[in-house]
Order: sequence, then structure tokens, then C-alpha cells
Amino acid sequence: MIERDPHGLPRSQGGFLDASLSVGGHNLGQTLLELRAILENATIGIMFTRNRVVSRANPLCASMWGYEPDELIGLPSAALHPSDEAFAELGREAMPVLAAGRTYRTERPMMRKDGSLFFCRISAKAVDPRYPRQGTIWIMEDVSEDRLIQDALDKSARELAGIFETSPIGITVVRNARVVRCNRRFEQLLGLPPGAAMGLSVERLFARGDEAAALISNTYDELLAQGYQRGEFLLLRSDGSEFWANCSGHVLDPADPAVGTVWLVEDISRQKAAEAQLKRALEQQETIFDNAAVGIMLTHNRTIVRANRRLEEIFGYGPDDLMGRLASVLHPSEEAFGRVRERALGAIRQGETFIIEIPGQCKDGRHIWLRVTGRRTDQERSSLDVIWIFEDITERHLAERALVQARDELEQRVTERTAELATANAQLQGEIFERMQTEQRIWHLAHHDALTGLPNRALLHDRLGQALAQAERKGRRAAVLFLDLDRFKSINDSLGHAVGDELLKQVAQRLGGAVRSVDTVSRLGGDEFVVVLNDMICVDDVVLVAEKIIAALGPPVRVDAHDLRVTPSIGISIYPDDGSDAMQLMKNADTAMYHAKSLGRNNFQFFTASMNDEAIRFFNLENRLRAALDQGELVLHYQPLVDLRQRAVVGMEALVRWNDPEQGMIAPGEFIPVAEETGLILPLGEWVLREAMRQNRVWQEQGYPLLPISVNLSPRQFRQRGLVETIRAILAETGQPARLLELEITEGALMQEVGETLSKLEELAAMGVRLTIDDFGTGYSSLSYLKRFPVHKLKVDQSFTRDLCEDREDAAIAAAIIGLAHSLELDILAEGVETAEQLSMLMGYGCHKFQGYYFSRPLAPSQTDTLFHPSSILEGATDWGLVASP
Ligand SMILES: Nc1nc2c(ncn2[C@@H]2O[C@@H]3COP(=O)(O)O[C@H]4[C@@H](O)[C@H](n5cnc6c(=O)[nH]c(N)nc65)O[C@@H]4COP(=O)(O)O[C@H]3[C@H]2O)c(=O)[nH]1
Repeated sequence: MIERDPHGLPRSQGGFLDASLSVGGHNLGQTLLELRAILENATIGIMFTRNRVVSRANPLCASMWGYEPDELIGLPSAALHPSDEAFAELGREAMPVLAAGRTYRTERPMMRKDGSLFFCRISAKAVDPRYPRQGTIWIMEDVSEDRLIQDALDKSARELAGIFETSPIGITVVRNARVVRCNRRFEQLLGLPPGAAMGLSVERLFARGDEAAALISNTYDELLAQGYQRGEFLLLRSDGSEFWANCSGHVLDPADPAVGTVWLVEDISRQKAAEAQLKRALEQQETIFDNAAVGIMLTHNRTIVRANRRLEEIFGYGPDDLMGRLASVLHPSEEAFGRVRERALGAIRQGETFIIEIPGQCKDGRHIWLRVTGRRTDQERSSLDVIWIFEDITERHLAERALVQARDELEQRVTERTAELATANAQLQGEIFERMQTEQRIWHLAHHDALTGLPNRALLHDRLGQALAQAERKGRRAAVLFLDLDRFKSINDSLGHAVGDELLKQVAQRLGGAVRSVDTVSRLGGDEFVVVLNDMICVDDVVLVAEKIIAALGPPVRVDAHDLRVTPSIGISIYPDDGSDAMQLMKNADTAMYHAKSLGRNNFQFFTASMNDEAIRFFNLENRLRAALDQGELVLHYQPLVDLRQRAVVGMEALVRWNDPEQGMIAPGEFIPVAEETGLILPLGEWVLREAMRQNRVWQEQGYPLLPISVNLSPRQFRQRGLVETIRAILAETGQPARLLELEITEGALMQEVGETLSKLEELAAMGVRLTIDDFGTGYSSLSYLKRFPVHKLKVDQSFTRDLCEDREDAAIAAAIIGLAHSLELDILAEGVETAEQLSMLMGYGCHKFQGYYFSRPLAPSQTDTLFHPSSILEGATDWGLVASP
């Protein structure tokens, strides 16, 4: 076995490795010795491995790994590595290279014996690539220190690169006036794409190209002299726009300026713009200050340090006169200034704006009014700097004072006027109240009957309209009761208006008591009343009310000393059966009322269609009568008035007839009431008067004896104004003496408006006209009046004559009337005498003058034989032996 040294080489002493050993002529021993010397003294580690075990290593290797030289030989190669994985990785990388006979190079961490690591640069090569088992030679170098330096260098280079690339400031390295390096920011500032700045001439970067060269050379000179240079330059972007840049440059190596310079480039366009803006603002502020329309003043601790032109103008000072003076100079007095200052200081010290309106004093002593605004300009300093604004409000102040004065005056006037108005208003209120009361009175008067206080026609229509609307809404009925008091006219005529009025009042009260409060009782006028019954469910209810009314009016009405009996005739129309509107219903109720009257009074009648026909007939009759009057269809018949004692005709009564071409002769009973109601009686009556007088003249001219003619005067005709004049004119016209005219007036007509009647009768009597009371006994006559009236004759109404023989009461009345006439020394005539019995009885009562069919019917004027010589006169005279009497 060959003895080996710690490096794995055969030991020389006592072995084959000595200088004498030679092979093939080479001195092998010498070679080995030289090799050992190399290994032992090499400054790099040399190691041989075979089968992943260290087979030989020089001392440096041992010291590098911290082993004793002997300890390395035979050590597995893996023990030298930090881990088995690191060793395996090296193997994977190195094996292919070594097998290819090439040198494998690497730098890797290795692990010392003590576990510490060091960095090793390695070169390895196979001893014989053909025979891997021959092993591998490894050249090792400890590069840990280099490595640390390099790492530090790399780190700082990375940090610099990071700064370089992320810097918000453009950075460029310039060499020979060209950009040799720059960061992205630098390119962005110039508007260049990445890499485009490289190699650019510095001159190209400047906006003013012509100035660039001089600028650059100056800058460079200073840069080189100081090693540092800073300046603001106007640079040019690639798109032609310009920007201001702050550029600071450093020489990279002052010892060798040729290495170049580094420049930091910052865009200060905004800053420049802000500066320009600030400058402009200051200039503007200055302009405003100088030209402001208000006075502006700056004070420092009460001293005026600045004042604008306007302030000087306001106070009448020259330019800069106020500078350095105390602010009190602008106030009327030191005390006034002190007071203002005291008030202002609190607010101003707290940084608030102080506003006040005060008087100020001009240079010439004149006082003006000012609005002063003050505000502190130095918030932090201990001294007090204040800006004051002065507005001259003298004119406004004066105007305001004038206004206040005017307002005060106005208020005074308003107060006075208000008082006046209040008085006027109170008066007005009073007047309005009075007027309202008057209006209410007027309304009441306009809508109520003055006598009874009942609703009048106008209000009735209103109420009726409401009742109909209500009935329609509820699907009920309403009734209209038209009520007329039978024989009221007679009472009125005979007992006077006062009695009649009182009677109507009491009737009104009784009617009101007979119906419900919701119903309406109204008076149309005269003795006509209308009752409206609301909300009637059936016609039977209406019957009940009508009966209630008749019952209510049943008991006699006490007026003065009279017990008056009035009975109603009631006509009823029902809504909607008898008409859909107020007018129709009223008309139909009226018609029904006439029907009730014609049926004997004191009863009620519902409207029927036949009644309506009757009304229509009445209407037609009126029209026809009017035409008849015009067309001369009226004629007069005459009936003789006989005096049996004289056995002579002592007068004629004119009775009108209507000779209708279609109907023949119509009796006055049919058309006189129509004429009376419509007013046609006035022309008709006048015609009768004229015709009667004319006929009498004709008879006189024919030789017949002079006889008075009796003419009927209807009540309306008698009341007619101008009646006396008309009669006088007719008598004159026909040439008849007044004593040949006898006027027959009914009792009722005479007893109306007694005073007027009396004067009219007296006028007629004075004229010579004779007056007869017709139908005596049917109305109410006051004996005292009878005595006073210039009446000549009474006519016993034919109703008493008719039943004289059968009815003792009628006989008694006839006898009484005849007796009355005698006692009043009035002429007496009984009408309607048809029989000898009647004649006999009447003569027995002392009546000698008669009119009736017994002597003659009314005849046409041509029948003079009968009219002037009624045969019955002689017969009567014979029968009753009157011929012999005187
Ligand atoms: N049953 C019966 N009747 C007899 C008898 N004798 C006479 N008469 C009728 O009795 C009426 C008497 O006239 P009167 O009482 O003035 O009543 C008159 C009078 O009030 C009125 N009248 C007639 N003509 C006129 C006139 O010209 N003017 C006015 N205002 N009224 C007139 O018409 C009434 C009726 O007149 P006439 O139909 O002509 O009726 C007349 C006459 O024809 C008799 O024996 N028996």
C-alpha cells in the first residue's frame, strides 16, 4: 500500500515518490514533487473528488472549510455543501458539462466544518471525461468578501435606479452637451416617448434656441466653477409648447468634468402662473384701492398708514396729506373718536367686521355722514392693523331724515284721518243698519199684505215655487187652495171698510190656525186668500185641511158690535195632477173657486177639466164681448115700471142684451159679470147710458109721454172717476133733462167708500138725476147712511117677490122694506112681479109701483104698444078696484 500525504499524494520518503523515480524517460518523482509544492502553496483551493468523496485537497482547501488537512481526505463531497439538495443541484448542473469535457463554473455557498457559510467561486473539470471514475478536479476560491461588496453595490445601484425611475423630478445625465441618460419623468416633461431623449442635444431642449448656446456656455462655466448650478429656464416640449423649469446641475466628477453632469429638471409652470396671478391680483388690488368709489384707509395702531384717493376726496385732503396722521383727525372730536373706537375695538379684536354710521369731519370743518366698516388685517400680530372703508352717506342720511319727517307727518295725518274715518264709519254703520232695516221693512212690505201681514202675491209665488220643487224632489203632492169669502163685499159695502178690514184680519188669523206651519197662507187682495199645502201625501189630506178651514170660519166673527158670518168658497188644484207650474195651478184653483161659488158657496171644489173649459169659455166670452161692443151687437130692451094707483106706466128700465149673430140674444146675467170683471163694463155702461137717452128722445119725438128711464150702474161703473161728467155730457148730447134719467145702484155699491159715494150722489142729485137702490134687502145697508143719501126710490129685490106667497120670511122682509121706504119717505117699487097674488100681497104691504113679467117682459124699443100700454095695468086695476081710487 502506498503511503499518502494529507493531500492524497504518495509520500516521498521511503516510497516511490522520490526524485529518482522516472517513467518513460521523464523524471516522475520530480514532477510529483513540483505538483505537491504547487498544491501546498497554491493561493487557491484545489481538490480532487472521486465517487463523491474527497480524494485529495490542498491545505488552502482545508483552511477554507476549517478542517485539518487530514480530515478532508475521504470526506463525502456533500458534507462541504450547505445541504444535500444544494449538493444534488450542483451535481445536476455540473455532470453534463463535465461529461462533455468542458469546464463547469459556478459561484455557490459552501458550508464550513463549524456550519458557517462562505461563498465559493468554483471551476471544475473531469480528470478524464472518458473515464468518470478517474474523478474531478475542483478549483475553489473564497469570494465571500467580493460577494458582499458586490451585493452592496447591486443594492445601491437598484436603489438609485428606483429613485431614478420613480422620481417626480426629471433627471438627466449630460455628456458633451448631449443627453446620455435620463429617467422617464424627464422624457414626460419634454413630451417624449420612452427612450426618445437619449442622444438629444441639450440645445434642443430650450425654447429660445438662439439664447440656448449662450445660456448653456454661461451655465456651464458657473457649473464648472462652483460644481453646482441652479437656474429657471423656459424649455420646449416636443409638441412646441413651452414650460418653465427649475434646473439644478452637478458635475459628476469635479476631477474629470468630461465625465459629464447630472441635471434635476422640475416643471414650475404652475408655480410661475400662480406667481403671475398673484402679481396681477396685487396690481388689480392696487388699482381698486386707487380708484374705489369708497374711501379706504389702513391704520396701524390708530395711525393712518395708507389712504386712497377717494378717502382724501371725501374728507377734502390733498394726496398723501393723511399719511402718518392719527385716525381721529377724521372725526368731529377726540371724544367722538374715543367713543367709536371703544365700540369698534371689541369686535375688531375678535376678527369681526365692525359697521357703524357716524358723523365725520372734513378738513375744512364741515360735517358729513359716513358709513364706516372696519376689519382687522393682522390676525396674529400683537399690533392692530385695520382696514377701514368709508362711504359718504350724507345725501342718503338727509333723505332718510326727510323721509322720517315725512313719515311722521303722514302718520299724524293717517291718525287724524283714521279718527275721521272711524267716525264716518260709525255713521255709515248706523246708516247701513238703518238701511238694512228699511230694506227689510221694504222687503216685508213688498212681500206681505199690509193689512193682514200675510205673504202677498209675490211671496206666494216664491213659496209655491219652493213647494212644487220640494214635491217634485220627494215625489209628493202640493195643493193650492184659492179661497174667496162669500158676500164679503156686501159686509164691506154696508158696514164700511174698517169693519171689512178687521174681518179680513181675523179671517187671516183663523186661516193661519187651520194649517201647519210649513204651509203658506197668503192674501192676494180683497177677500181672496190662497193657501199652499206642502208635502201632501194624498188628496184626502187636502180635503181634511179644506174642511178644517170651513170649520175655522164657521163661528161668527165679532167686529165692533157686529157678529159677522163669513163663509168661504174654496177652489183646489193639486200638483202635479192639475198643473206642473205655479201659474197653471193658481189659475185652476181660481176656476175651481168660481165653481164652488156657483154651487152655493161655503164649500170647496177640486179643479176639474170641465171647470177649465168654463174658464176658457169665460176668456172667449170676454174677447167676443169686446168685439160685440165695437161691432154694435149690443141692444137695449126696455121694461115698463108701472104705478097701479095712477094706472100708468111711470118709467122704463133699460136692460142690455147681446144680439150675437151665432147664439142669438144673450142675457146680461151671462156677460155683465165678465164685463164687470174685465173692466169692459165701463165702455159698455157708457154706451147703455147714451143709447137709453137717445131712445127716450126718439120716443119723445114720436110723441110718447115723457118718462124717466132707469139705467143700471154696476159698482165698478159707479166708482169710476168722471162718472158725473160723463152723464152730464150724455144728457147734453142727447138733449135730455136730468130728471128723465134714473140711476139704479145696488146696495153693495152704495155702501162702499161712503164719503166719496155721498159726494157723488149729491152731485148727481143736484144735477136732477134720480137715484134708486136696486136689489134692496140683499146686502147690508146702514139706515143712517140711507137717510143721508139723496136717494129717491128703493127696489124690493125680486128674490123676495118670488117666494112672497110661500115664504113668510121673504114676505116679512118685503113688508119691512116697503115700510122702511115709507118711513124714510122714499119711493118704493117691487120688481119681479109675475103673479096677481104677488101683486096683491105687495099692494097689501103698501107698495103701488111694480115691475115684472106680470105687466111686461123687457122688450125691444120698437114694441111701444106694449111698453107704453101694458094691458095688465087695466086688468090689475079692475081686479083690485083701483080704477076708482085717486
Ligand atoms: N124672473 C123674472 N125676472 C124678471 C121679471 N121682471 C123683470 N125681470 C128681470 O129682472 C131683471 C131686472 O133687472 P135688474 O134687477 O136690474 O138686474 C139686471 C141688472 O142687474 C143687470 N143688467 C141688465 N142690464 C144692465 C145694464 O144695462 N147695465 C148694468 N150695469 N146691469 C144691467 O142684469 C140683471 C138682469 O137683467 P135681465 O136679465 O134683463 O133681467 C131683468 C128682468 O128681465 C119677472 O117678473 N120675473
